[in-house]
Amino acid sequence: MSTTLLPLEAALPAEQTTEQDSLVRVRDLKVQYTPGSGLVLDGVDLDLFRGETVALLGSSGSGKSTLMKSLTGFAPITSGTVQACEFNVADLRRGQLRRLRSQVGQVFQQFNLIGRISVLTNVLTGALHDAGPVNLAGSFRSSDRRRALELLDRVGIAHKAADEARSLSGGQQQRVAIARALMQNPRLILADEPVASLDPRMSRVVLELLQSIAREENIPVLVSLHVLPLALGHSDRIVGLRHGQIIVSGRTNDLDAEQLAPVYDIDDQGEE
Ligand SMILES: Nc1ncnc2c1ncn2[C@@H]1O[C@H](COP(=O)(O)OP(=O)(O)OP(=O)(O)O)[C@@H](O)[C@H]1O
Repeated sequence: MSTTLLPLEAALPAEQTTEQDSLVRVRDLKVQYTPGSGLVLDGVDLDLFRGETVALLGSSGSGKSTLMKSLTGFAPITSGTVQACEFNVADLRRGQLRRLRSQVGQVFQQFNLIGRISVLTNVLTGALHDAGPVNLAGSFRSSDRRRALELLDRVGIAHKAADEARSLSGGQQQRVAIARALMQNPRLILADEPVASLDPRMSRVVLELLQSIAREENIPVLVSLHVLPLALGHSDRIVGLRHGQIIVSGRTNDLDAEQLAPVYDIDDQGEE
């Protein structure tokens, strides 16, 4: 099996190589969910820099979600270090974990909206991330409402603000979820297979939106994807996982489908 690992300096524009720009720094991360079971992540190194979109590729079970979860303390850090938004994730107590998570916008395959409330209120819940239990029928500050409307405008669906979230198409719901994540003023966005339920056209719309947000907000976006052409078309860097190890890593412009093929090769269990 061939591997393609470009040195990090070669994989980044010169202005992005300083440590202070790194919002996420993972070193030799090993994750094992239960004692005696195999390693789900086995010696992973990862840096995420401001303004860049990094596509995380890998077959089902390769460890993509686990790597994302480890950045916010939702996966056990068996050994190695994970730093995110200046937090040392393995050492965090509950209150600090909540603070970290309030700084990380998350986007999921299934959108995770509250279907029976309005699109606008769904976006407003992003402002409550650190607020503890809340009554959604309660009033929001008018400045928050203005901001939520601006964000809906930014993702192209301000005209749906008053509609129930469940009445929207999948692509529209994912854009609401992105607006909700932006409502947190995130320092980092993690998008776990955000287009897996969308058609090809809407997948491109959503990925273009995420990439433009990364640039305009100057924050890193880590997005896991299954479709190679989408990763090649909508990322600045690509990281390919296989059986919990990074086997390909480099600038998207320097990679092609052939170099990325080992990420999806048929494995010995014949899973892919
Ligand atoms: N909470 C858990 N407890 C035990 N094992 C887990 C847990 N979560 C994930 N795993 C295992 O870890 C491995 C990697 O799973 P993970 O969800 O990270 O992969 P993935 O690359 O995101 O897959 P997919 O593309 O299917 O979402 C799998 O073998 C999975 O069964």
